[in-house]
Amino acid sequence: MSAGLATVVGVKQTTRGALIVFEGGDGAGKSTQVQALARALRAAGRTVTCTREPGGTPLAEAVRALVLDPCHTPVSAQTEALLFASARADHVTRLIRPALQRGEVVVSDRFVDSSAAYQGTGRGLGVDSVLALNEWALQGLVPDLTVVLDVDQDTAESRRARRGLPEDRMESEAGAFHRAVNATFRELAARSPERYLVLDAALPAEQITRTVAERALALTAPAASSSSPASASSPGARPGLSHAAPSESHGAPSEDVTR
Ligand SMILES: Nc1ncnc2c1ncn2[C@@H]1O[C@H](COP(=O)(O)OP(=O)(O)OP(=O)(O)O)[C@@H](O)[C@H]1O
Ligand SMILES: Cc1cn([C@H]2C[C@H](O)[C@@H](COP(=O)(O)O)O2)c(=O)[nH]c1=O
Repeated sequence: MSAGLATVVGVKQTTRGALIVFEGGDGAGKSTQVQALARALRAAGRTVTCTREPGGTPLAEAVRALVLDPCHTPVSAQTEALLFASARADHVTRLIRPALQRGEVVVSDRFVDSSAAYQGTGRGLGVDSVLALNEWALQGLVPDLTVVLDVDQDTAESRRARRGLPEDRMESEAGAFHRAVNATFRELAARSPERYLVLDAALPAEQITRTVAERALALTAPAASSSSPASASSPGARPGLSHAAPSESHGAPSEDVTR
């Protein structure tokens, strides 16, 4: 339903789509927080789609299996960057944009900043070159909020060890690689502080969830019930959603019309 139809008499509630991303080093606690945030948002009445990168669609999950498989070693940095970007293009087109258009909150475990950090810095391709490569995959989509779980190497390594899973091709890189990756997440946050939240990953999980949920709930608050054309059709005025695709604002409310 188009935003314009929100002027129909009897609009009871509107929901707003938003893209919320968790970034950080391997073992920082991202997957834990994705699930916890989804529970908090659902309890508050939001419709949530959880997803991850690389992955989220059948094709992107297939690319994930390929690119993380330790048997494919060595892989050139360029090949690796292109594989992550191709998975992302499918993820954005087939899963993220449609969910945002339905007014859902999409919570993703990693997104483009992971490419900037791992391929840009870790593999030495350059952060801005990798961001430029990904422009084609993203087609203007920018997360409304990126939460960086800033983790020190000792914490990350002990958490990964406790989890007891075999290491993938990226996880098995040296400590210096992971420290450089973490530094890049912080640098990207410093470039656009208004749409980032940097949190110490060593904090108790519940405390992290509460802080993120507060910000996410404000970001996705339903628009006030109204039959006024002005309030019903100006979602772009809300902070955060101005970062949506310029050609296709995913902030457009989806209305629950009372019949
Ligand atoms: N705030 C926290 N405090 C203590 N332990 C935590 C915290 N958050 C997560 N953990 C634990 O640390 C381990 C790694 O967490 P999780 O799988 O969520 O990290 P991740 O960032 O998604 O890792 P990866 O990138 O490798 O998939 C898990 O065993 C999890 O229970
Ligand atoms: C999206 C993305 C990911 N990576 C790396 C980062 C991790 O080591 C793995 C993904 O594993 P996780 O358990 O889901 O965290 O892939 C990358 O190098 N580049 C990317 O764009």
